[in-house]
Amino acid sequence: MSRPRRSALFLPASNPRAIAKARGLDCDAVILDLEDAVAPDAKAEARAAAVEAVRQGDWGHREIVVRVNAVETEWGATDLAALVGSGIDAVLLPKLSSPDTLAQARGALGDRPALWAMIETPRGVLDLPRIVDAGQGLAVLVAGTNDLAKELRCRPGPDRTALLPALSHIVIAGRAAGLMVLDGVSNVIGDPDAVEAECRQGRDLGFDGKSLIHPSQIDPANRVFSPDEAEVEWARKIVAAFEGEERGVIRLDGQMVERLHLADADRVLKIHRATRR
Ligand SMILES: CC(C)(COP(=O)(O)OP(=O)(O)OC[C@H]1O[C@@H](n2cnc3c(N)ncnc32)[C@H](O)[C@@H]1OP(=O)(O)O)[C@@H](O)C(=O)NCCC(=O)NCCSC(=O)C[C@H](O)C(=O)O
Ligand SMILES: [Mg+2]
Repeated sequence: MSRPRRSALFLPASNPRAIAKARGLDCDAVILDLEDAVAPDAKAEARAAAVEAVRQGDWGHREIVVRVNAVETEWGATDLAALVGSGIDAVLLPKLSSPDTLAQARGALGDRPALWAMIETPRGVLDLPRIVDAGQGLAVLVAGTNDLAKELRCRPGPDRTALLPALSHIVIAGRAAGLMVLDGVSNVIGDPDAVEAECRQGRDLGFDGKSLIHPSQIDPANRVFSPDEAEVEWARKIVAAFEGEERGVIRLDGQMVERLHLADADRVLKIHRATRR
């Protein structure tokens, strides 16, 4: 398993207070945004601040990612050029709609860093099979639920019913290619129960974690996307039951358990070990 990505916190790279705050927050990834959270006349300043924040380091266990402006925009090429050799863990490409854009970004960046892609346009959703098969160091898909709702002209509401087909499609495509998949943001601040409910929905759809916009959303995301005590105990039981066992299927606590469950138990225990801090 790659590193845990239960909580990926966006912040505008133009906000120095948020950058300072993020160094002390318990999120798994920090995404310095140069795109929609930054006004056009602050783009150059935000770009310079992001590069400086990466250079200064002190990010601890947190993965450090920069969301650039779309390659097709007037800022895209300059953003990518500024990040060459910067030492960031990944570049997040917004509104990714074609594998050609992945290749273009890779060409501009060289061998590193990894690429993450926001799937938030109808074309991006439809072309997911070609996008995930393109390689280019693509490691993570992130659902862009605000842009998707806008483009589809749908009304997701609190239960996000209108977005479920697209969200599931993102999970299916990501899993088919062995990528990690992160759910879109919740715009709700100050209602941890609502955020936790949305995290649970995302986890149950198959997402590995959630993208976030406020520090108060980190705890619910970390809690929901970590295996709970009962899951860890059950996983340990399965691993113990298969030790020295030659059969492919056994009966355990009144349930049928197969080796596919053993593989999943191994995954659960790996996440548990990686997220104990
Ligand atoms: C939404 C906000 C503008 C709210 O800001 P504010 O009202 O100032 O929040 P608070 O007063 O509650 O803040 C308390 C302290 O926490 C810090 N803070 C707030 N947000 C963050 C953050 N994201 N990261 C780090 N620190 C944060 C404040 O600075 C306060 O600190 P201090 O004063 O020292 O106590 C704001 O939360 C915000 O800007 N959020 C991120 C917005 C963003 O990045 N948006 C872009 C990504 S979302 C998106 O585009 C999704 C996708 O593309 C799609 O289409 O769906
Ligand atoms: Mg978006």
